[in-house]
Amino acid sequence: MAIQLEPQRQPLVEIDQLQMHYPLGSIWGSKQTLKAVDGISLHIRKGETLGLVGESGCGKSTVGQLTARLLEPTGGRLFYKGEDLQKLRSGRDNQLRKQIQYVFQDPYTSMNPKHIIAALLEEPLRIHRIGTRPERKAKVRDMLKQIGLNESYEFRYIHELSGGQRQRIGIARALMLQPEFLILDEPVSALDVSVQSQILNLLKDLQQQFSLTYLFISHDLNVVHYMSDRVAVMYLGKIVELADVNDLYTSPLHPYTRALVSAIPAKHRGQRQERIRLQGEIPSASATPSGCAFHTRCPFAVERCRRETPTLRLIRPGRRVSCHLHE
Ligand SMILES: Nc1ncnc2c1ncn2[C@@H]1O[C@H](COP(=O)(O)OP(=O)(O)OP(=O)(O)O)[C@@H](O)[C@H]1O
Repeated sequence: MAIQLEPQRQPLVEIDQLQMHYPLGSIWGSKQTLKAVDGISLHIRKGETLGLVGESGCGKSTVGQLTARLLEPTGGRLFYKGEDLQKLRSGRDNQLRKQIQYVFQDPYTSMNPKHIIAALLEEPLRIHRIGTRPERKAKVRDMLKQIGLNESYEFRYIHELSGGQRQRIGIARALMLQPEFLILDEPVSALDVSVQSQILNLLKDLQQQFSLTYLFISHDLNVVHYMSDRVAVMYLGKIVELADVNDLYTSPLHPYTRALVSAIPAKHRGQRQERIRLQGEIPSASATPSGCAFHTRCPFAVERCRRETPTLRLIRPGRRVSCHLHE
């Protein structure tokens, strides 16, 4: 069943009940499964930035990789401009793969350290047989300019660059095929705070210039606040809250979101929210608690939360929450 959309623009990306379950073998004859992503439905509108936030291990990167089709889901469907990505013919599939690009936390791990920057940036064009050699070279030079590096960087190696410069190259490489949609997976988490803001501003400028749509993945609520139009909060493989960025930060509804927001500096959150301290660690995705998976850490849990799994319900336009306290 497709997600019930609110009466708004046709989404660029539609994620419908997406699932990534990893089999873990058996213990005492019972099959164990790790539910990295457990039935997520989301849509992303053209030109917006959807922030995806949550603690380490909650499944954010897996959602990103599934959306970029770097991973094959174990369930659910993915639509791009209304087309079911699992049903494409190979020519169309190839076209759409160019439209969707992924930016990793550290591009160093995803690029060949033996190649100079010019070759790294030219590679996507070569693979897709785009342009003549001189045209590709001109495009590389132009792209370096767009991301704020001069021509001398063409002949350097990725290991010679600072963290911020490396991430500029990661972004440039993702943009070489003129995509419409970028999945940014913790793009500034490895950088110093001063460099973080330069990269975030670059991403905002590029979004304007090239009419890009972003799925912005981060565990850092400040960064997500700065970048996003809407924010989805993840906990143990599920979305627990989805809202416009200002609503989410000024009046978070889900107790998990409230705890996350209450831990950030006052200027980004409603002034009257008291600090909610979460007890314990996030449970393992291979042993998710019964009922609401957050009940083991929720200060407001009642008996029903231990038994019944809540669904992500639309409670008012633009606002969804998965919590029995908000039914
Ligand atoms: N190939 C795999 N096989 C088994 N389990 C996996 C695999 N990849 C990820 N996982 C597990 O899936 C869960 C979600 O991982 P994921 O990397 O998506 O989380 P995350 O929220 O992005 O966290 P982080 O920011 O730490 O990467 C984790 O429990 C992780 O250990």
